[in-house]
Amino acid sequence: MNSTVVSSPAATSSTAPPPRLAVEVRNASVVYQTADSPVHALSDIDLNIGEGEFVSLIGPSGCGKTTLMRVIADLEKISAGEVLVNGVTPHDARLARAYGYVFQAPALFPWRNVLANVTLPLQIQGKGRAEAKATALEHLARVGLTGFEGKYPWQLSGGMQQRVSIARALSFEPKILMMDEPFGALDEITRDRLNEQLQELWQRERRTVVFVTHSIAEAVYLSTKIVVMSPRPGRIVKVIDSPLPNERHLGLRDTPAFMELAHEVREALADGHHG
Ligand SMILES: Nc1ncnc2c1ncn2[C@@H]1O[C@H](COP(=O)(O)OP(=O)(O)OP(=O)(O)O)[C@@H](O)[C@H]1O
Repeated sequence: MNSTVVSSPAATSSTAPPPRLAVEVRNASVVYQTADSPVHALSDIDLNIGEGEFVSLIGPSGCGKTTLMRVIADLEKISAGEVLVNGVTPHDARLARAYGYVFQAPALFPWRNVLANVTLPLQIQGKGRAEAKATALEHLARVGLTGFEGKYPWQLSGGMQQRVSIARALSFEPKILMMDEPFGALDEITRDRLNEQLQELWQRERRTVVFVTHSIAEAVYLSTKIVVMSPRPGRIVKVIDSPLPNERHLGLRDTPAFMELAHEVREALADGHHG
């Protein structure tokens, strides 16, 4: 398929100007030192993520998806290679508050209500009470949670809690949203709905998103670029630039184009296993 580009820094169309790079990973490797023996988690990773792209990392359990995300977010150090985020080191990008995080478990404070969960990081950042509240309310509205400000996390469904996490992550307008299997623990219908809402949010804001998932359907539905990884030591098997239109709805999943792309991802995953 002509839309498929094997991992290469020049993975952009020749006609459109390449987008500015949000993330550049060059020959990056991560080796964890453990008591028994070193664990080679990532090997020779090369990856470019353009500003405004929605990039999914997909691969078998333990292949290093989370490690790659943590490397980009300055939560893990590389053992070799180079990583730049918005042209600076991940450390400097973190100091510039480039990242927002959403993890698999919502990680909300159970003793704070929804509003107080979202205002907390804003207040830590030094925003006044009124400004933090206004910002939080605005972001809760963006994820469809107006009216739930006074509820406590335990009064919300898992999907709603995850939407609070997304509102909190977006509340300080990070350049890059890092999402590590955010919907992995949810039932399929809730997951579908959140996929649709996340897609709409991305359409409106075109923020750079790095998204870890085990679901081929989720990766294909959401992404502009799908990064397929091999079992440990994690390598990039294939980078697929999505040929699907940017405007997406769940019905897209029944189209031949969607199924073809899902098939391509599945094949790449299988190649990674056997390669
Ligand atoms: N702090 C650590 N010390 C030692 N080994 C680690 C550490 N963190 C991760 N690993 C190992 O590195 C490898 C990659 O882990 P990572 O969590 O990045 O994989 P993953 O693809 O995100 O897995 P999953 O899909 O199961 O969440 C795994 O074998 C894991 O056991």
